[in-house]
Amino acid sequence: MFDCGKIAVIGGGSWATAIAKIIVRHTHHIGWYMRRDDQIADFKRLGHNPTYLMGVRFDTDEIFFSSDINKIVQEYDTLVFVTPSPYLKNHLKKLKTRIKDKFVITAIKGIVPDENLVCSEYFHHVYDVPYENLACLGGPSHAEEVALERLSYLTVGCCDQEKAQAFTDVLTGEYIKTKISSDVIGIEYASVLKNVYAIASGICNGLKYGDNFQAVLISNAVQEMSRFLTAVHGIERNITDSVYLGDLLVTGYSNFSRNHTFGTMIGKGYSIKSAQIEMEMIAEGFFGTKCMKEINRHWHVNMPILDAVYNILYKRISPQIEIKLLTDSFR
Ligand SMILES: NC(=O)C1=CN([C@@H]2O[C@H](COP(=O)(O)OP(=O)(O)OC[C@H]3O[C@@H](n4cnc5c(N)ncnc54)[C@H](OP(=O)(O)O)[C@@H]3O)[C@@H](O)[C@H]2O)C=CC1
Ligand SMILES: O=C(CO)COP(=O)(O)O
Repeated sequence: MFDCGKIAVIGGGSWATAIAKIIVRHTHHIGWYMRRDDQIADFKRLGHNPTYLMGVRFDTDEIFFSSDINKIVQEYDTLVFVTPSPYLKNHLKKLKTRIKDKFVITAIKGIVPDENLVCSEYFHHVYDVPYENLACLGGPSHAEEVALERLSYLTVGCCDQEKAQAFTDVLTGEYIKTKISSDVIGIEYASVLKNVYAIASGICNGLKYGDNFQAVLISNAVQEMSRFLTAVHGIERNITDSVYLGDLLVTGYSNFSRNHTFGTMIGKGYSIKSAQIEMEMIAEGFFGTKCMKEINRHWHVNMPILDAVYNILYKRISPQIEIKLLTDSFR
């Protein structure tokens, strides 16, 4: 039976904090890499993350903090990466330690910029981590709700089902239910695309389209997601599973959604810069839109919603015009 061994969390934001809370309850010890020493010092003094999910209290005696990624990678067997995708490469650049023998789990819902690879592929191609040592964590899971211990369903994707099961055993608890899947690439792409569609939904919200239209938008979004997943990784999957459709719905509709909030501001006429400043947190879909557009240049999948969001965010075409064109293309 596979054992995850000592587990470390890489990243200091809200999802990293929620995941750390879930894991440490089970293991009573975690390693935790955060980029800033002052953040670590404040965390130890206050007993909670000073910036994100401040209501989640930790017994800091159960945590080995370090701002040195090499120390964490050397000491821990399972590494859960939860940095926003635009910063992943910078953190990894500091690595002097091999990670190919580690169990690497990515909870990042983004594409590695410039490389245009989902994170598991990046770890495989650049760091030689074999696919059986790579997993992803998906599912509808706002960090804020996990922090409040509201019932949430997560999915661990890994081609080695024993390893996936071992990590789900670590996560499963009173308010976390988990299942396993072998569709790592499909889950990772779906997790990126749902952010793009949540921005679309937010833009429409900002433009005062109503619930009737939002339902049509999300119906078209799931069809678009399905077309893309079938093209890039055509295995049998049920797109209505919570890790695909469920995550799209929560990001598309929830008040906690960063991507939806960001899109709403764009629809209301904010500039991208001012929307990003106002957010204070990362809207992954902004970066995901550009990467997915570039990736789809290779696949040529019909993706009108992705195209519309790209045109609004990167070509500065008016949201009114783009969304009107999109509405004409829907059935
Ligand atoms: N939040 C959620 O509910 C969920 C998030 N995810 C995914 O988790 C990943 C992390 O997102 P999330 O936790 O929400 O992020 P947050 O917005 O909560 O936190 C952002 C993190 O990025 C760091 N950061 C900011 N600027 C830089 C920089 N220039 N260089 C390096 N690091 C920087 C911040 O560090 P500092 O504080 O030091 O600035 C902080 O640790 C994303 O891929 C997201 O899609 C997945 C599921 C749920
Ligand atoms: O991935 C997430 C929920 O599953 C979080 O992203 P949003 O904050 O945009 O919803």
